Amino acid sequence: MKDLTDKPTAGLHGELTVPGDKSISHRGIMFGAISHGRTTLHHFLTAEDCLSTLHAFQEMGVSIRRDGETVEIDGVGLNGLHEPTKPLDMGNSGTTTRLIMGLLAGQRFETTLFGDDSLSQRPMRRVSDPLALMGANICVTEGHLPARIHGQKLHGIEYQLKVASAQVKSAMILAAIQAEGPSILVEKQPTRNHTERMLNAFGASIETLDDNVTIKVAPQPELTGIDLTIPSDMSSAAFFLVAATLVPHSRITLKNVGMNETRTGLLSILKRMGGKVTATNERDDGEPTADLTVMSADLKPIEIGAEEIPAVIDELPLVALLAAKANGVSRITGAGELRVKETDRISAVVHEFSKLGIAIRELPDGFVIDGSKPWHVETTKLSSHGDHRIGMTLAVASLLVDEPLRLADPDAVNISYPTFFEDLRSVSSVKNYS
Ligand SMILES: O=C(O)C1=C[C@@H](OP(=O)(O)O)[C@@H](O)[C@H](O)C1
Ligand SMILES: C=C(OP(=O)(O)O)C(=O)O
Repeated sequence: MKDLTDKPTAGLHGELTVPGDKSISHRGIMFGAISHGRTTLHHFLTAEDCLSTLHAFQEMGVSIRRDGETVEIDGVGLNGLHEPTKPLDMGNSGTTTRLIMGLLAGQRFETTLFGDDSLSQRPMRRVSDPLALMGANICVTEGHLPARIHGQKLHGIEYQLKVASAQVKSAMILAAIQAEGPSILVEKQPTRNHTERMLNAFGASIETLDDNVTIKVAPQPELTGIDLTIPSDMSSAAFFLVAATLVPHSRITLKNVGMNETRTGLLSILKRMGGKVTATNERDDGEPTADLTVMSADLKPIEIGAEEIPAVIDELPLVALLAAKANGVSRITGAGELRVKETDRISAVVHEFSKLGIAIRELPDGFVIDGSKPWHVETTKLSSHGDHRIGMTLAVASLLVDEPLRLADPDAVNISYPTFFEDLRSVSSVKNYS
């Protein structure tokens, strides 16, 4: 149980570099491992999810050394992974599991994947079914982990994805680069494109057509290691973008945040709601980055539908918090995917926000929130539900009420942001800022 008793008296202030991007850190390890030569990752995210990926590739015989946030990988090439001597532990990480399934589907050995209780409840047929159409042989347990992957020769495919999911798309791409013949994948909606961009930087040939949903993958690329500085994670910066917007008299600058347009849905939403965020020092080192300065603002309510969801999927609990302070009724729909994350994030948000007396109503695929109604704390004991993003969203919410709150299962933040509470404290405690 953690006390959420820090209440900023004069707003949130300061400058912060949040940790490296989680999606890019996972992929940096994976693509470095299957390339030839050395890959060096700087500003790697040393959180539990990415360490699950790092350890899995060590188990498959790849030499990976980590010194703080710098990781060196001696790649073994697309055919150089070794059969692990024991089942691979995916921990809590959906990204590790689904991308590894696509990669190991085409290897010459057998692997078993397992995960923690939360991961073991998340759907895996969304990956194993389309991979089977390429010749993969993956046995999942009633649609879930544990999974047994019997590596096979794969063939190229033309396939329309059934879910808007970068994890499913990435699994298919990792299978497609090992296949005989080219593949064409068509997404329902554009989702984060780090796999495509990064694999091309390693030497692959993956083309996204102008419609932004058709992806052509050439097979059997010669991948070569790279030196990569990972941008700060927009999904981690998001907690501070929202906290500084909502806590009066705040001004925070977040340095070197990843600005890939498939990830910046929160910035568009904040802008429409009347938020004050400015981007400076914009650069592009493979992925676009910028420094973001955010100031407190009064917010208008918002309507968000399915087409906007992929670019803000992990930030939706925070969007609900913004809506809970906007001056009217907001409606978020088309977000059913939230029900199959680390927790059912729709139900967890509704449950926890109701403890704070927030006027929130659950929809099958989202929420309706009336931010014009004052909050009144009914229960001071909150819970992360073991979900990092729910825990951090509640810690931000705690800054907005006078009552001292407590958070059960606070260690969940270690999944994506181990220094979250220290960073929040560092911007809360700076006084007399001008
Ligand atoms: O590909 C990725 O790195 C991720 C994709 C998203 O999941 P889905 O593909 O299931 O939407 C996201 O929620 C997750 O945090 C990371
Ligand atoms: C859903 C998430 O991650 P994953 O699917 O990799 O567990 C997340 O980080 O919010």
